[in-house]
This record gives sequence, structure tokens and C-alpha cells, in this order.
Amino acid sequence: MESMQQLLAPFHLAPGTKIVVAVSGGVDSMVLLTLLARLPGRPYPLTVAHFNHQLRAESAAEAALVQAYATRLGVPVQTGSWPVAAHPATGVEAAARQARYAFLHRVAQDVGATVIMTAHHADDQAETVLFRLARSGASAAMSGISPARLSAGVRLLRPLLPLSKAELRAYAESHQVPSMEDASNANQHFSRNHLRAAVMPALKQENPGLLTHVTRFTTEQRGLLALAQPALNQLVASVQTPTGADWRGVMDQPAAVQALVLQRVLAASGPRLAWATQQQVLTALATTGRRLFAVGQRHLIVANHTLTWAAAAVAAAPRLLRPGEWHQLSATMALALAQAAPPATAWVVPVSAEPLVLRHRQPGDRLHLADGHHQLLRRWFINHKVPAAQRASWWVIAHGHAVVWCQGIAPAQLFQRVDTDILQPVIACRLTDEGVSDE
Ligand SMILES: Nc1ncnc2c1ncn2[C@@H]1O[C@H](COP(=O)(O)OP(=O)(O)OP(=O)(O)O)[C@@H](O)[C@H]1O
Repeated sequence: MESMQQLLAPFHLAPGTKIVVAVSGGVDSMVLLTLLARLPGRPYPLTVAHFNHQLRAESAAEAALVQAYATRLGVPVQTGSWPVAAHPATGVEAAARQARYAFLHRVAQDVGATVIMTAHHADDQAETVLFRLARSGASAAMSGISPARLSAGVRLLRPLLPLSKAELRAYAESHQVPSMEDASNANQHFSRNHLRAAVMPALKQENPGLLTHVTRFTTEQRGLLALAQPALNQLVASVQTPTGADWRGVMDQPAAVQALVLQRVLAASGPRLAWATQQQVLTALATTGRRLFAVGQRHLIVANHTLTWAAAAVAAAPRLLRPGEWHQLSATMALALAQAAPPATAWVVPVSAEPLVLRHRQPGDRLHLADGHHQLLRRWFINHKVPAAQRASWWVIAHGHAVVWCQGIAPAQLFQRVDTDILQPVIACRLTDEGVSDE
């Protein structure tokens, strides 16, 4: 096992650097504390920070153990706790981690430390990479746990990443380092723990070099990303526009490069898109055609090799137009409207092989409402007490029996029928609130 001096060498810590050591009471962080406290001459002033999540019955005992051991080593301790009342009903693990890191930063600020150290090790690294590979496969995430990063002005360091859990356990045994096993680690409900308990041992048996290989992979991945970053930044800058991106500058690049550029462009401008959706966006960008993707409250419009974000029309229930709002629509004007190039704000219509047609209503015509339900136009007329004479004379734009627009109904909301999960192919059809005046 490398010495602590060797493990710390890559971080170039100046003597006197104050360090907050994050200690849970588990064997990893108790060994980290021991290694730091046993450095000859104690070059770095240490503060132990322990956060009591109050998630398990043994929490208090762990806090007491950390307090007692740190005191024995002559290291001051700061403890914090997470009130049970603050625990969320779901996502408790992520919330606990967030609360813990916030606490660690508070302690660092309190004691004037510029470094926080945690005891992540090579097994953590391998689990993280495999877990992320299974869950997302995003290339940036494949760099795994970073050995050193800046977090809110403080350096977050993980000096034990090169060591395996087995090495830490062996050290704890030979140096009588006390610790408590986190009982929740045995809880197979958490998929991460399942990976740790069942999958990792099987993989290690298959190939005893697993940890070394994953460490090599994350190191190489980190290096490759660092090398690629400037070129990637340049490509991203070359396509970015104030409202999205102009793809013509990167269309000659290999598909994999375009995928990376798109990821960066999207990360800078909007919510995350699933990988499959990103692929559909790229396919659309390769053509001169037009496609619209509903993403949360926004529309991602791909048209003629460009990508633009636009606010989605605000959802509102269909209603009868007030007299002053009526659309005076003539047949020619409406057809021109239906064929016009779509604007940024639009109603969204499921793509259909059938063309949009202007006509009077027909039996079987349906409105597609925002909540995903259909309603017979006839039923809608009855519910809204539209006089029979008007029902027959009002103009309708439809494909098949799907009514895109109806003369007497405010256009705010017909046809917002888009899968929120994005991927339904859609076209947009322009119908503004002002409508068009009679010829
Ligand atoms: N209750 C705690 N108080 C102080 N430090 C802690 C506590 N729990 C964990 N740590 C620190 O974080 C390190 C990682 O712990 P653990 O693997 O349990 O974290 P995690 O929940 O998987 O989250 P992450 O890996 O993102 O930190 C530990 O080695 C220790 O240094």
C-alpha cells in the first residue's frame, strides 16, 4: 500500500493547509483520519467533521465513536445533524448527501480550511462507473469520482482513490483502527448496495484486476476528455446562436462528434434530453425539414439545419371566442394559413399522412384537448351551446377527423396534444390569436 505522503503528492498541499476530514465512522474514513493524523510532524491542521444523518438506530453510536477516536488522536471534531423532520419522503439518499456536503462546507468555512477530504476508494470508483454505465452511459460521467475538484471555493480531495477497500480493511486491522459498519449497506433495496454486494464480487472473481482496470479507464477517460475539451468548445462556439444552434458548421463532422456537440449545446440551453431523443434531434438536423420536440415548458424546433428554443404556448382550456375575438376566416386565407411556414409559437399537431384541409364540420370530427382526451366537436358545441346555424357554417381546419382549428374556439389550446416525453413527431401549424380578416 502506498504511503500517505505518496497518496497526497499529486495534490501539492502546502504545509499548514487546513484540512476538514469527513468521517462517517465507517472503516474507510476512520483509516483516512488515522493516516492523516499519523503523518510525521502533522503538517496539516486537521478538523474532523461528522454528520449525523439520523437515518439509522446506530447513528448516535457512530457519532460517539468518531468523537472518541478523534479526541484520542488529538484532532478537534465538529458534528452536525440532520433533523428527522427535514427528511424527505422520497430521494432520501440524495438529500442526505446534499445536507452532508453543505455541512462539510460550513465546517470548512468555520475553521478557515481550504480542503475537504473524503475517503472514497477504488471500490467506490468501480461501483460508481459501473452504476453510471448501467444507468446512463453519459461519457462525461464515465470519468467517475474525481480525485480533486473545486467545490464552492474549497478543494474537495479523495486521496484514497488508488486504494482498495481490502487494503483499507487490512490497514484498519493491523493498526487497531475502530469503525462501525453502516448497516444500510447490507440493505439490498438500494440498487447501489446490490451492485456492491452481488455484482462486484462476481466481477472481481471473473477478473481480479477489475479495480486496476477501472482506475485505468477513469484516468484515461479523464485525460481524453481534457484533451478533447478545447476542440469541442470551439465546435460548440461555432454553432451556437442566441436562440439555439446553426448546425451547418458541424454537419461534416463524424456522427459521434456531432452527438457530443449537441449534448454541450443542449446542456447550455435547456433541460436534459434522453439519449434517444438527442439522436432524433440529430437526424432532424441533418435534413432541411422541420420537426418540433416538446421539452418541458418549451419547444425545441429543428428546421433547415437550425435548432431554436421557443416557449410552449400556455395551456388553457378551450373556450368560445368572445365576439371581438372572432376569427373571420375566408377559405383562401385559411388555406394559405394552413400551408404557411410555421412560426415560433404554434399549435402542435400529431403528424399525419393526411393533409390539413379547410372545410365545414363533418360527423366524427374531434377536438384533441390539452389533457390528452378527445372530444367530439359535436359534443363540444352542445356543451358550449353553440347555435346550430353557426355549427354548420363555422370553418374547421382538420386532418382526417382531427380538428386542428375551429372558427369559434379560441386557439390557445386545441392541439397541445404532445407526449411530454417528447418524442412524438409533430408539425406546427400557424394560427395566431388575431386570426385573419375577411377578404
Ligand atoms: N455521516 C458522515 N459524516 C461525515 N462524512 C461522511 C459521512 N458519510 C460519508 N462521509 C464521507 O463521504 C465518503 C463517502 O461516503 P459514502 O460512500 O457513504 O458516500 P455516498 O453516500 O455514496 O455519497 P458520495 O459518494 O457522493 O459522497 C466517506 O468516505 C466519508 O469520507
